[in-house]
Amino acid sequence: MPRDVSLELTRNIGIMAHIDAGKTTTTERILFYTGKNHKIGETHDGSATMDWMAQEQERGITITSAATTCYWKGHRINIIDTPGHVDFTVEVERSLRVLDGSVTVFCAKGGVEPQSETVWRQADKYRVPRMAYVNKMDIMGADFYRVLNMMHDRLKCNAVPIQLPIGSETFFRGIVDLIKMKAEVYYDDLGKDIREEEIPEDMLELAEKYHTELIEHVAETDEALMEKYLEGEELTIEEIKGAIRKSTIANTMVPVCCGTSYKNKGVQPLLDAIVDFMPAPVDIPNIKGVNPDTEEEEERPSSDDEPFAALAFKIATDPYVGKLCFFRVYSGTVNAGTTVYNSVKDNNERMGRILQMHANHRQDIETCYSGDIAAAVGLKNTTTGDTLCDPKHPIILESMEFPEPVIRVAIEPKTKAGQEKMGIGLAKLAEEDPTFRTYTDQETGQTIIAGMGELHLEIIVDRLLREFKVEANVGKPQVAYKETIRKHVEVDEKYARQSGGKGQYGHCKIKMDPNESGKGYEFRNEVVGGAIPKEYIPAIDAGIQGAMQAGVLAGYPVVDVIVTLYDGSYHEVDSSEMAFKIAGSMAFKDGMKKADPVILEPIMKVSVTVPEDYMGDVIGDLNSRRGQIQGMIARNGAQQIDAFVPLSEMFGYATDLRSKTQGRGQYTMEPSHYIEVPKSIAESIMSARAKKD
Ligand SMILES: Nc1nc2c(ncn2[C@@H]2O[C@H](COP(=O)(O)OP(=O)(O)OP(=O)(O)O)[C@@H](O)[C@H]2O)c(=O)[nH]1
Repeated sequence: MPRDVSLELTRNIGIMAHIDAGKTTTTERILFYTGKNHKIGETHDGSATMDWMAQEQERGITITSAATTCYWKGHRINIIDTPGHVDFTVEVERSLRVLDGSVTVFCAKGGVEPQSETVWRQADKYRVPRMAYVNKMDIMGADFYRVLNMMHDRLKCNAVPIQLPIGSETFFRGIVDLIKMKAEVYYDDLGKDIREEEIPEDMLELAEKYHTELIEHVAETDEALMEKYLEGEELTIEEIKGAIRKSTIANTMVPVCCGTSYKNKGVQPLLDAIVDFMPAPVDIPNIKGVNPDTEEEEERPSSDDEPFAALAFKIATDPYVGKLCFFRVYSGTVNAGTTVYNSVKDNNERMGRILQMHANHRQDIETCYSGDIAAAVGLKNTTTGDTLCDPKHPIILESMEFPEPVIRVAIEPKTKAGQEKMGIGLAKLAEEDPTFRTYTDQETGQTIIAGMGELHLEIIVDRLLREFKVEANVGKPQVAYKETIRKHVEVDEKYARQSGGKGQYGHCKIKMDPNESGKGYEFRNEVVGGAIPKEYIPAIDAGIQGAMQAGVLAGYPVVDVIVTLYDGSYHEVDSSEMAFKIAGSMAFKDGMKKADPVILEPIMKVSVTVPEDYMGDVIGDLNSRRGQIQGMIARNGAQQIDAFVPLSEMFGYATDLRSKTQGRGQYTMEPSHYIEVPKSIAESIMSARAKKD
């Protein structure tokens, strides 16, 4: 089957925003107007097609991102709908990694919310070209120009309107197209009767002003256009569009559109802007990677003629087909039924079927082409972040980074029979979600689940019940502390046992050094001359990793350590993998005790919005929670206070804030980083753990 749309006409976009800004509603409308859906789904009555999981429909929020494909004016648009709640930040992160451009949705009243700033910065990190859509132009207090100013002030981006709203709130009835300098007015409720008209008299001056601004910006991008402009010649629509496209892709401009998805106005012009200004896979820089055989850097151009390389960016458990692996093809093509090489796991896997996803519906396809997004059935060992490629041309593509979980709870099945099912369920859920972990607390023997926030874990427990039929009791949420070391040490560890017959012998010498914060564990092997035979080295590494599950201070997982194995010895008869594993584990534990170990705690970025009158109280309270105020800004007649506060001090904050502000304060929080806990607190953490034993 040949490709139906060329690479140049393909768009991979994400829709991201603050919670409740209207991403899901906007995506629904896009599916409606592009002809995929015959009925408009609403998120609030649970019939939205993108929010297909039961919990999503009940809660009216998006939890997992769903990929879908639609067509507009000869273009193929792959869309990923992403959730706005910070607990699901991983969904935003992984879609940013595989998408080429994003539409950021803002609420016309709330504008740039703290969460919009977060997703904006995430998109900055991946240098994703963006456009903006100011939604909810129909609601009370909608103000397009204020949102524009907020984008300049808060996001420091070059937001340039390509449309202006005609009217606002209940009088919103269409847009002025600042490129064509025409009005597009809606005459029915379904948004199908759109008429092109002259710009209303009372908006002419404003439209001229913004048109000139747009043209000046466009002229600056290109010398030939600048000359034409300075000589007073009119630029053609094609020239203007071409220049906007160039600037958007270069990340020097953010075109801004507006509308109300709910009232079906402004969605078709938004689709036009997506195909006009968002990049095609060939417009973005080639993806980089490393050849695992030569360890040399390689680039893969976006083309069907190159060897196949794709990034697995999401694993989902599907009730009908089992494990689904979403992947983005960067180069080459892949056919259903072929064997691909997972270069990260170093094994071959067969792509049984390839599915094109439309929310929860799916269609089997034979071939997936370069630049496309699809889901594979049959990949058993692939996890998020792995590269799938042509076995003859192996490459490991740049992957993505996932934050460490900050919150943990103990979980226990209600019945004994549930124990095994719970283990299977949790393992499957962990496979889907790299920010969710499950493990046994070595100190207490309890099963622990850890994630990015209380809501995140609540959803996990809920899914355990619905999808795996396991009823579970959970304990009180607790902070997921970590442990690390602060100084360099060297350890010489010998494990030797002789008890009749064959003995046990493993001997290793390691150096331990603190790693950069957030870099995790690194193992380096510098053994030369066969002091330790090659086959025992992975066993030492495994022993160390086992020991890292529980630190020496309070049994919390150890992070950010570099271990260098530099020497050791072995015994012809008595050495075994087991003996070296034990030696590695003992070496690490001994070393950690001497390496100035410390406990780390997660720090949250907290934004509280309160009316002026309560500011003093709220700041005082944040200070008493060991908070560090980072700044204050006025927003919509209230004050937004930004602070860093340890997570351990934030439990129960919702209730406290409500009573301190008589229900008028609001806050959001998200994990920011880990730092060392103060001495006194470290002591109480250690004694609390000691009591449990
Ligand atoms: N009046 C009005 N309401 C809207 C508009 N767009 C969305 N809404 C409503 O706002 C609420 C949130 O919309 P969603 O589309 O679920 O928002 P979201 O950004 O996807 O939210 P999450 O998935 O939870 O992150 C719903 O009740 C929508 O019906 C709009 O243009 N006008």
